[in-house]
Amino acid sequence: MSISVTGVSRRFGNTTALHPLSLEIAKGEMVGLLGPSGSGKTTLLRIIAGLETPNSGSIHFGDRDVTHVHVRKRRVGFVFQHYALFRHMSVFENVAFGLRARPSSERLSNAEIHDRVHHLLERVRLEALAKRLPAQLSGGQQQRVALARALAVEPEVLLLDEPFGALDAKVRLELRRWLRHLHEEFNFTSVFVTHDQEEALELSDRVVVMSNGRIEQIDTPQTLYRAPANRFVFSFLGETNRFAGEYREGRLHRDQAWIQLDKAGAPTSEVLLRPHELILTTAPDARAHLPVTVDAVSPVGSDVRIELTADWMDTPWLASITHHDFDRLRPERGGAFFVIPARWHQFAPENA
Ligand SMILES: Nc1ncnc2c1ncn2[C@@H]1O[C@H](COP(=O)(O)OP(=O)(O)OP(=O)(O)O)[C@@H](O)[C@H]1O
Repeated sequence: MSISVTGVSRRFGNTTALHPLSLEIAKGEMVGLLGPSGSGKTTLLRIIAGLETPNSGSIHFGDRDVTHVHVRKRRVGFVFQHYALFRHMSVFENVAFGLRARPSSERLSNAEIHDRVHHLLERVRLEALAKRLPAQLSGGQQQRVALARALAVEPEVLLLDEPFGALDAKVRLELRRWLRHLHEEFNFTSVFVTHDQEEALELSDRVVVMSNGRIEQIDTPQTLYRAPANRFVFSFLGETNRFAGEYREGRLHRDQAWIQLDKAGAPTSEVLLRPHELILTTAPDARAHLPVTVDAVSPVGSDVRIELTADWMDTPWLASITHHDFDRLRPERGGAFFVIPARWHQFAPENA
């Protein structure tokens, strides 16, 4: 089921939660709504769900105009951050609930309900826990029940609001992979809200980046990361180092520090750099003169993260180098190095 959002806006008193915006979601697509707190993600999701009415615009599911259709008649499945499982019902009964609540003309037989619920519980690897009550499950298990319950009624659209927000990092990662698999198996169209960049980039076919009630960019994770539309998207999608200075003949200067920019490029007073785009060296070269001091070293994970300070910086920089380079350079707190930018990014001031 495709979803079309056309010219949708929403105000709450004096607050404009959504400026008029449009969005096309293809059948079977998984789309993440990503943005800082207050950017309008939940409002947009709730309008798609039918839990909130827009002040203008329309929502279509396929050819069907659902703008004024009640939430119960939209055939959407929901999963929210705070598992709304029925506490007095077993896992099995929670998943079966939507099937039993159907009007009698559409209701499945007990045997059919039994089969479907067991199939779903098997898919979420909770079959052994079918008789337990929600209170006897971990948070991650409860959220898997919530997903199974949402999928039991075979919704064409699944909407998720920060579904893994309350879980610890490792469980989140597991559930993400698992949601992706279910999505491929059941082929529903899904929209989920998150403020976690990694989650959005890992799960989504396309990501909608929002700020202040507007859509900043809609693209595949790869395009978003490689070709951000503006400074906001670039900064929001990952850690950012900033070099601000005065442009003179192809170079950006700040005190004794400078970066050589493309001579053919537009003059700018600011460039942004990702941590993995910084090369740490013991001597400057023709590309840059950026003396730095090591402030902290964290050799945890696949790369080594190094905090750098210098008088010419507004805020400390973060470099991310390979363990191989770390072993070669042996940077320690207080050590003096130079940074060479392998790449940098500049954005037009109107996008700042
Ligand atoms: N029921 C409401 N009454 C008044 N203002 C609201 C209401 N719901 C949302 N807002 C306002 O609308 C704006 C967008 O809120 P929304 O919840 O959609 O943002 P969000 O991006 O989902 O944020 P978060 O990540 O914090 O949930 C905010 O300024 C919020 O305060």
